[in-house]
Amino acid sequence: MTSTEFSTTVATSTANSAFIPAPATAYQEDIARYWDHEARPVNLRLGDVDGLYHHHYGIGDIDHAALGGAEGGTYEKKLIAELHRLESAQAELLLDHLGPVERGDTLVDAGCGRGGSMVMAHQRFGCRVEGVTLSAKQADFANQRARELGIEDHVRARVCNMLDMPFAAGQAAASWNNESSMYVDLHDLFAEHSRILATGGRYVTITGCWNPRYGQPSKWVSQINAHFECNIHSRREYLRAMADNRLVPQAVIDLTQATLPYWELRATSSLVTGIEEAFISSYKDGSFQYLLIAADRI
Ligand SMILES: C[S@@+](CC[C@H](N)C(=O)[O-])C[C@H]1O[C@@H](n2cnc3c(N)ncnc32)[C@H](O)[C@@H]1O
Ligand SMILES: CC(C)=CCC/C(C)=C/COP(=O)(O)OP(=O)(O)O
Ligand SMILES: [Mg+2]
Repeated sequence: MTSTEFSTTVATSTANSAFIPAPATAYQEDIARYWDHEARPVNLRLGDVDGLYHHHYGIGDIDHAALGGAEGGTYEKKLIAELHRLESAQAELLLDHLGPVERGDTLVDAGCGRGGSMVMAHQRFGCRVEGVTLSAKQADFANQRARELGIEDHVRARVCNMLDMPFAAGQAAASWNNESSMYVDLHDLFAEHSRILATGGRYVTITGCWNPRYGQPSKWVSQINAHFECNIHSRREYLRAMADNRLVPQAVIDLTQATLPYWELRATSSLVTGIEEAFISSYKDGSFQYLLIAADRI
């Protein structure tokens, strides 16, 4: 399926949705509207490469051999495939940190977007993957992809607030936020993950956070917040809120250097959105960091 083909199916499945809970706050209503209307080519054209639709950024070195020798339209096609490869590599790294996952386990993707990471998790572990997003369009998109892949009995997205998820205490073997924690209060978020995770379960986040060493959020960080209507937290806030909610970090990996090649390549593409300079400048001046944190629920 391509993104264009999807637009007709969305209308049908949205109309068939049984129940969509009202957003908990006016802010969440704005965020739901934002993602319901999002259709940036940088996300849809990358997703069209192999049907994994991501709303996160990439990590790793550029494969110059994969780009080299091509010209004009061919080059742009290869560049899009390369950006997509780096975004999928980011999701693979997150999955690497979920610990041992059994086929009978349930994983939870909090803020699942169009579901790319959920599909990858199911394909790797064979387990059930439950996702929540504020956006009915995104949930429908993710469920449509799951149906097309024949994995709808294992992969499901729901319209739901991640601060109040429809899962029993201890139900999840592991859970994650992939670039979705900057939309919520971290104490509320980690309290909810701690509730749904089994004791000994694993929580992983990949996120952008401002660096306390810089002092306060830089102008670049403020620009990113305004661009996405989000509220980026500091690294200190993540660690404090985890400690307060029985989440003990086992790995804290600074991915800032690893994500810069993605941004520098993206800045040369026809799919730029205007936010590239803010990411590149803030990663380079040290005011912003791209982090993976993996924590055990004790
Ligand atoms: C940048 S996208 C990330 C999507 C996905 N994790 C990925 O890697 O492709 C942010 C996501 O967070 C979701 N989100 C933001 N606030 C939320 C909330 N309170 N409850 C559920 N989802 C939320 C949005 O609906 C959106 O799907
Ligand atoms: C690291 C930080 C601060 C992330 C903020 C959350 C966010 C909007 C992620 C990317 O979404 P996207 O893939 O829809 O964005 P874009 O259109 O820029 O690719
Ligand atoms: Mg994107």
